[in-house]
Amino acid sequence: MAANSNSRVASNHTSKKQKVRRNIHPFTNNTRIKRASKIVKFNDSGEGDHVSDQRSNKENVVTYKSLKSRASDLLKMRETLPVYQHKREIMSYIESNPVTVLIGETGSGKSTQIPQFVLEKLYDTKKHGSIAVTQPRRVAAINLATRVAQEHGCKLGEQVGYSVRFDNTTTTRTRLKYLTDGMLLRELMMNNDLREYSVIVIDEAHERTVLTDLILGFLKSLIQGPRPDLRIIVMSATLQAEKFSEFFNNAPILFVEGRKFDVKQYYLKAPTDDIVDAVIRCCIQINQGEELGDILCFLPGQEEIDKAVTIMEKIAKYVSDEAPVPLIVPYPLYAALPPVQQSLVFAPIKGFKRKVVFSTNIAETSVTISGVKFVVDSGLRKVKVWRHQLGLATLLTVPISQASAMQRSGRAGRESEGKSFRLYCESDYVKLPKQSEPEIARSDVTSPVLMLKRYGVDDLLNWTWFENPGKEAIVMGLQELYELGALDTRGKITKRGQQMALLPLQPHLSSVLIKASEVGCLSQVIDIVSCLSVENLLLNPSPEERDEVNERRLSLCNAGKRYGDLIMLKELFDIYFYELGKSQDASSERNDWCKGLCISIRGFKNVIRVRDQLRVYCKRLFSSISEEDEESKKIGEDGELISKILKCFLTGFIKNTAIGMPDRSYRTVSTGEPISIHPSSMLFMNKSCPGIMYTEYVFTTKGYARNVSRIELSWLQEVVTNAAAVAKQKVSDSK
Ligand SMILES: Nc1ncnc2c1ncn2[C@@H]1O[C@H](COP(=O)(O)OP(=O)(O)OP(=O)(O)O)[C@@H](O)[C@H]1O
Repeated sequence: MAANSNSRVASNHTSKKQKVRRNIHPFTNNTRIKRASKIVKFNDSGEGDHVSDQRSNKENVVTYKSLKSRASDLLKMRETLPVYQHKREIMSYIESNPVTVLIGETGSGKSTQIPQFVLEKLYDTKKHGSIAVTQPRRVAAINLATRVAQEHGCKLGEQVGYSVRFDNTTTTRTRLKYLTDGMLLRELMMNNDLREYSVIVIDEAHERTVLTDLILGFLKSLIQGPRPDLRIIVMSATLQAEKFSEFFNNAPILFVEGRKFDVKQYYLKAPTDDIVDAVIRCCIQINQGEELGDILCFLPGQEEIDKAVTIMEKIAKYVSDEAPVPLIVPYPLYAALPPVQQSLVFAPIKGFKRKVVFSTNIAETSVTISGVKFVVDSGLRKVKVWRHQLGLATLLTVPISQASAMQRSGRAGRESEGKSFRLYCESDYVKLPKQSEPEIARSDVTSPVLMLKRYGVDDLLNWTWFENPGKEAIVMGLQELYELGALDTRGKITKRGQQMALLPLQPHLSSVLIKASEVGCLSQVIDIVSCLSVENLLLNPSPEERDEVNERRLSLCNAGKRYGDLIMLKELFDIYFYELGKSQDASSERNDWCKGLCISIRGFKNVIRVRDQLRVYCKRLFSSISEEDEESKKIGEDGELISKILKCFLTGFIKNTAIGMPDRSYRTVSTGEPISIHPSSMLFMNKSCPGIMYTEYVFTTKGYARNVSRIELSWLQEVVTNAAAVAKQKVSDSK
């Protein structure tokens, strides 16, 4: 077979499949639990080099032996994967082509095996350089690195590691690194041509996230420019192969056919209205009628997941008392959960129990949850749609694509045959779009444009976009960045823009931090930005509790009552951070406090994590950081300080402002449209603000401002005049 033409890797699919089934079927649930409990033990001992450094040599030898023996056990399973059986052919393509597009079914072994083949080759040929494998989501990067380290027989952070935002296990010894595409882009920003890597694997390319698309564009410009030696592998589950191939000058496409285990599909006879209820019912039905095995349910968002977990917690015991069925143990899984909580879903469950994981689409690709035999698919997902003209994002629940449905089903049938219950009719499935629309087509491109500018790209319209977002979107992004002071009048990136590109935040929030570092309130602003970076920190109380909870929040936040939600967040943070948790019983004191105010307990833990990281970033970035700012600060009720903080936010959110009208309604400054304060805001009852600034806009029956702060109209003038003065200064500097 010619190594540079499109080809189909032949596979004697049926016989292999049968053989595989014979091998795997004897894994009863007991076996699974035993195998999986080994994994947990392994994880525990594998965390962090400092632990192993303190061990005696003897212990190290024992650990080394057990790692290797586990790896050799896993090798038997690896050898049965379709991808493994075509190892030689695949490698010959990869070696003889700068770019290879590899298409394979879910579970065929792409994400775990291909990078290991390449690693072996690097060892064999004694070549330098390492391998980066990008993933759209952090959960997948962590899950894969953990698994591959086991298969490779090493501890995480040795030869195999991962790097995701706020968590990096790699060391100088790491040769195979799983990382989110955001992290690879950061590396591109810091070290323009990725010299450290000799091979880059773009996994789950079909997901077409903005960041994956950007990476593809950067890689093309790298291989056409300073890195002709770089090898690229684009991996995808289905379709789109031609598009990837054409983009990389007709790179060869390899199809690896065959999956290890079948997944049987079931559809509803009639559609359902209440998706949470339908998912719960389906789980109960599986629990009553199917063999032991865990369930993975896909719901659109956090709200539905929390609801499902709460219901399941209430009914599980009752259901298992009624009949001799396994006890259901529910787990949530979504991006806003702290990593420790996310990792719980991967731990095996012991006894006569069934794990039910309720997840968003973060578990849709690349993730293997050991033990899952059943998938329940709501057929829905949440997407953020950006409206360029309005400069606003709206969160919508929409049907998934057929490709997503296939990915979701593919999460069952990874260790044995599985079943997938689709909670929609088959006639509706065939009407679903084949692929999800690329994210870049519906997103704000301010951040990508800033990255390109930081990378030194001048002609944005003609850059090597994998999917050009269009002139209108690019121009809007440029304008936005100019207004934030990231670009000068000639479109060149400014020093402020450089700093913004290096902060792990959206440009608007980065510009707020930079302003705060200039005017001396960085410490307080970091705390507020950290709270804003954690989704659903303040939970929505039930309608019966709403007044009481609001009353309690108001009674604690004197300044927030007057100035609004941003200041309230800081006041709550101060209580949580400085006042609670000093006693012996710190954690239960904090938990009770959070519960009473309807605040997410894990949310505040996340805030502290993000805050620590932001403080490190800021320290590195701002040479002018004052000593005052190095200490953390409470906010108090100092009106002058509060105005200063809010003005910093105005520099990033000047477009998200509205002016109070005589009839006490508000109209936005940018378009004059009416807007109302959302009932969740501290300022909902306060009818007398001259102006408001908000960090979020939601449209339900009408436009609502969320996270609202009171502003004086004179501040608007002040911020705009200052921005104009800075721009003028830059022009005269550059002449
Ligand atoms: N964490 C894990 N625990 C148990 N088995 C695993 C784990 N990760 C992978 N496997 C096994 O390895 C197989 C291949 O996984 P891999 O992620 O490489 O497949 P893939 O082709 O990339 O699929 P997908 O694109 O659907 O993620 C799985 O089907 C499963 O049998």
